[in-house]
Amino acid sequence: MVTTSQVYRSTRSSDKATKTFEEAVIQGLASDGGLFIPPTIPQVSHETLFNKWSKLSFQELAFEIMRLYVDPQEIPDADLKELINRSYSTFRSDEVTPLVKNITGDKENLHILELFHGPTYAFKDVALQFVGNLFEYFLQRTNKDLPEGQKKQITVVGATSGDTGSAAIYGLRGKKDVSVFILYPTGRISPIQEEQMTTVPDKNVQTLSVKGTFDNCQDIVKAIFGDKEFNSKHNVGAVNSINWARILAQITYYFYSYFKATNGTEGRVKFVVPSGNFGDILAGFFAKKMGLPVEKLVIATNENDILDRFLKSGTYERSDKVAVTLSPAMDILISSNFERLLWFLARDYLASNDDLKAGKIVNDWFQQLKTEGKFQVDSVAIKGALSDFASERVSDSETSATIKKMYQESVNPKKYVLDPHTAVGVCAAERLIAADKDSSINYISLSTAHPAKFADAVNKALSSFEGYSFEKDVLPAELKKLSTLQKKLKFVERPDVELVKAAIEEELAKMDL
Ligand SMILES: Cc1ncc(COP(=O)(O)O)c(C=O)c1O
Ligand SMILES: N[C@@H](CCOP(=O)(O)O)C(=O)O
Repeated sequence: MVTTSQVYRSTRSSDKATKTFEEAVIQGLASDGGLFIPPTIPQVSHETLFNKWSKLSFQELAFEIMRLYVDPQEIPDADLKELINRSYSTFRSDEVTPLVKNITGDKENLHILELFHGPTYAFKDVALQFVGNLFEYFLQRTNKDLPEGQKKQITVVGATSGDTGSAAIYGLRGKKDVSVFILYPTGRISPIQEEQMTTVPDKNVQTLSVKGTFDNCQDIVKAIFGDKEFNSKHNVGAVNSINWARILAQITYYFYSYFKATNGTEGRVKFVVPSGNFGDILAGFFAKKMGLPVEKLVIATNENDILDRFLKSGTYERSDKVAVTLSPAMDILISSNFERLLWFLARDYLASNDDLKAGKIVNDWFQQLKTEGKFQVDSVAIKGALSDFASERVSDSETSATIKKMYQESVNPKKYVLDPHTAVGVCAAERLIAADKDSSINYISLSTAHPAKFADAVNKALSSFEGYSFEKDVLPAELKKLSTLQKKLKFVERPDVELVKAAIEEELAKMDL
């Protein structure tokens, strides 16, 4: 029988109706502009956690977690296992997301969770390898008995500040009946990120370089989802973390790394997560609410600090201008996924546990954000948020200093090179370590990208060290060869939804899928 954690509803809906997992994944964004959430978070007992789950491989753990959120009638056990195993067979590490323990020796308990061992060297692969296979699975099933010409095709439209784009492209390249359009802000992603996206020759892939910011691209994607005519003509699909399947697939590594850090027993753990769109840390929130005894989830932001300001003031307020930082994938004004957390805060603290009332509250907040550029959340809900979260804001100079410090002081392994996003997290973790002064706490800092993707920031911090060589010590051969390949991209001269729609239709016609 389907459980209440296996059905989905929109964060903005006051309607009783729910969706299946497949509907939530294929639709991506709800028609009222909200995001899909499972209103009930499944609970895992202490006994299951520490006597069973702590002994599982990454893939086995992923299965146990996903099973709780996906009705077996929708995806039977054998199929789900096959999807998971296939998705993680492309990773360079058998552990999928290995934990580098005690990077600075055993006095700090600082552990780095390396999430970048997938095909595009970023944490997004953990979810997008799975999401790509999931789209294919659902489409094959839908299309099985349909004649050619009537088969359903999905047009994936995504926005990227650098990493989602290539991970989505690598997750979906060559897949039948799916085309992929990725919008990125011209000149605001690193050269390697651009090469990763634009050198994929598959005919179902097209990048759109948009003159504007990441938020412009994200707004255009949301507007396209809200365009009923375009959407029903092209079946628009989402690969951004607005798609619930992205969050689902990321929950696994919170459990997996917790067990690695504590050797499978219950221990004191704080996770520190470099945050932008709030997708990664939201997966940690689900893990915590499922029963993983995490002490705190620490949001680490760069100078684009809407999340840090919110936790400190209770006001969710869009800044006027995005700051260009050394951690560009987090140069985001509005954290789209934060809406999911707001729904749980509204439901648990302001709506007496009523799902429908929570939808109304969230809807009102987002209408206010649209008209007034901000909204205020009651202090009871903020107090609730602070029982799970803390936040730290990290400047560019601190990011650079942290890359240097880790290179000089890491002992296990020595000369460890951080990417600038990971450095934002590590800087925040070191602040906590200094403030807590408590050697019983484990700090797991999420490493969200390989340093080779951000040559400028890494070289700026490390080029003065004798013997340091980016080419020799940092850059994998696989990424080195990208610069020799032919690029395929289309410029969009203004961040304008009509221009983007026209570009998509023009390219779709050429793809002839
Ligand atoms: C390298 C890197 N680190 C951190 C983040 C922030 O993650 P999230 O947007 O899930 O908060 C991103 C972008 O999403 C990223 O690409
Ligand atoms: N930092 C991201 C921005 C998009 O975030 P998403 O997690 O919602 O896809 C990127 O690298 O593209």
